[in-house]
Amino acid sequence: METIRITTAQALIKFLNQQYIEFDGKEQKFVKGIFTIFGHGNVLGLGQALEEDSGDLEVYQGHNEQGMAHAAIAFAKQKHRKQICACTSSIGPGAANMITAAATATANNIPVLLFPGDTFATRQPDPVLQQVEFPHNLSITTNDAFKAVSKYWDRISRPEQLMTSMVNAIRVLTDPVNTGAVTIALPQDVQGEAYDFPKYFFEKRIHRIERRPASKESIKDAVKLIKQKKKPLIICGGGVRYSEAGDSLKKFAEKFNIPFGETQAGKSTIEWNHDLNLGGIGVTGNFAANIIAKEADLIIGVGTRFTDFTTCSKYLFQNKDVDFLTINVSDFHASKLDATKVIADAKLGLESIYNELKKEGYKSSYYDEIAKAKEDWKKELNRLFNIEYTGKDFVPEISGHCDEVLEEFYNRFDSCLTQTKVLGELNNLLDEDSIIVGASGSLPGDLQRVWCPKKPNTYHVEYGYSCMGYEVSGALGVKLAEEDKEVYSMVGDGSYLMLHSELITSIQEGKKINVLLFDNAGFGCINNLQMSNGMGSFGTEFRYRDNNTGKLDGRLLKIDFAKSAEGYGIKSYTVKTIEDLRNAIEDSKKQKVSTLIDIKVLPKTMTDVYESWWHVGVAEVSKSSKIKDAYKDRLEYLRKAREY
Ligand SMILES: Cc1ncc(C[n+]2csc(CCOP(=O)(O)OP(=O)(O)O)c2C)c(N)n1
Ligand SMILES: O=C1C[C@@H](O)[C@H](O)[C@@H](O)C1=O
Ligand SMILES: [Mg+2]
Repeated sequence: METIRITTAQALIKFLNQQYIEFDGKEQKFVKGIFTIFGHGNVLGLGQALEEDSGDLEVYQGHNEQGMAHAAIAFAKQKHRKQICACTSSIGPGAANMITAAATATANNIPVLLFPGDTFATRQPDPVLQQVEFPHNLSITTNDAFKAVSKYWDRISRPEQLMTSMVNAIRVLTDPVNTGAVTIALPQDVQGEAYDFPKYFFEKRIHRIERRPASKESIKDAVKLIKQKKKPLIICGGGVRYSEAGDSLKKFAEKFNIPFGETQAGKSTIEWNHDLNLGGIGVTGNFAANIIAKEADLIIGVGTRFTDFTTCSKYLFQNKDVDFLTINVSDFHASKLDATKVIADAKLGLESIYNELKKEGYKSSYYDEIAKAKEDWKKELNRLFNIEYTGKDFVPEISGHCDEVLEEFYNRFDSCLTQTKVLGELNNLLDEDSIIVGASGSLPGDLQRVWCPKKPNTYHVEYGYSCMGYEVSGALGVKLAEEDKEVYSMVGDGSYLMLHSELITSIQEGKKINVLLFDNAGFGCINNLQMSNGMGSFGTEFRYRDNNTGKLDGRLLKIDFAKSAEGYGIKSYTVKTIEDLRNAIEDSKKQKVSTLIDIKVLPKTMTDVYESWWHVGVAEVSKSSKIKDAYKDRLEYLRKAREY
């Protein structure tokens, strides 16, 4: 047997370079690059291997481990899971910083490959710097904390373990049903240990992502069910995008006259103004999708996990005869809501049902309800895009909470822009093929409702984990995936403050991203949530501590985000009027470096809900009558929702 004597880390890099994906007959490298933040836990092992020979892997320098891993996730999501990036951190805090990102990947079914450094396998220097000691079990390290949020986890305690471990790591990363975070913990000493690896471990490997066909029986069941129904509604989930099944879904919808709503992950599969596209559905859905969903007698969920946001905590579907049909590669997700299930790749599943249903001459019984719902929603969009602050008498979209704050904000920030008007303008100002990136706060809700994608795959919102800090890091990952497009991070002030370290990476790499920062001086959506459930404004506005009250109820914090970004070398703008916004966007398009547009938007001027409910944990007992009322409301909605 021919062998090569190299270190564990060198073998790992050599192996990663030999992994390829084949999908629908097209072949490409699977691992584009690796994000690194070096410390003693990885620099002399993996760092040395990368310095000596990284092969075709691009080596990026991350600036926060969570941020760099979020960039890697966004890259894979934008590539529809056909190409990934790896990430390596030091041990202890560097590793722990990646745990949130691992969870983000796993919640969203997006592949990411993580290599946290680990304590010495020999235990000779224990406790090594940054080791947490557990006297009852010396084998536990920080990296065990990844187990709860990884789809595959391993620790390489001997060099030869690398071989079976990596074969299985790639198996999971390329499996559409089980993909997510793969964590391979690498003890510091083992990374540098040499072994005679067999040459066959480094042969080129092509991993075919196979489309799972549906069984004949399940197609029969699906056709039988659809034929009994008059008003079916499709929910287009992320699985449709990852399966690249947009055209099949369109054809299916058109042939049988079935409208469709979009989840956050499914949005922009098909252009927003398609006659049957009702737009965002669920808690953050719009009027058209939710009103049709309420009456639908069949919900056809394609590639969706049916999260609480999609189903309005299982309250949305109010037709007493409603049934569920699911098309999903995952039996787990397909089995939700007692559905009739077609366990299959989205494209094949849709096409198989299409072929059989066509023979039956099926058409839904919608008359003008779809067109009418869409027309009504367009009128509402037009209203939202034209909301102007009118002074003291102004009633914001989220009214009756702390209306007086709007005037205070105006006086302090000299801006009376409403968030919905800004989004309306941006819909027109950004080029059609630009990609927007979002994740948390009030923006995902607004975007799912009012963003109008004109081109496929231009809407990238991570809402499986809704992780603050993803927006800027994610924009970098998307840019690495689609270098010739303008990429816009849509981020709230709270999330931007939490994490934007990879903005520096974008400068360093010369990969231009644009940050559209919506500064409303607070955790706006949580303020809305607490106040619409009976609480006061508590701990969610960004205010100074007042010396008299001892509380955080002083003046609003005024942060010059543009100035701060300028210090990083970002081209930045402050926006207080629509004219400022137009000028800033126009100028930003001419820039080669990353840009930041600090948009001061009035609190409470984001969109409100439409025909939806979200089940949240309102207190059962309180001295406040408002909380008592909110609790009563909760029970009333709950009575109308499915139990599971
Ligand atoms: C890492 C993380 N921590 C906490 C939360 C809970 N959370 C969701 S939105 C939000 C506030 C977001 O504020 P901002 O980014 O300013 O957006 P706004 O709602 O004001 O538009 C918080 C704290 C989260 N989603 N992610
Ligand atoms: O708790 C949350 C509430 C949602 O409105 C928000 O979009 C999300 O980021 C979140 O974490
Ligand atoms: Mg905010």
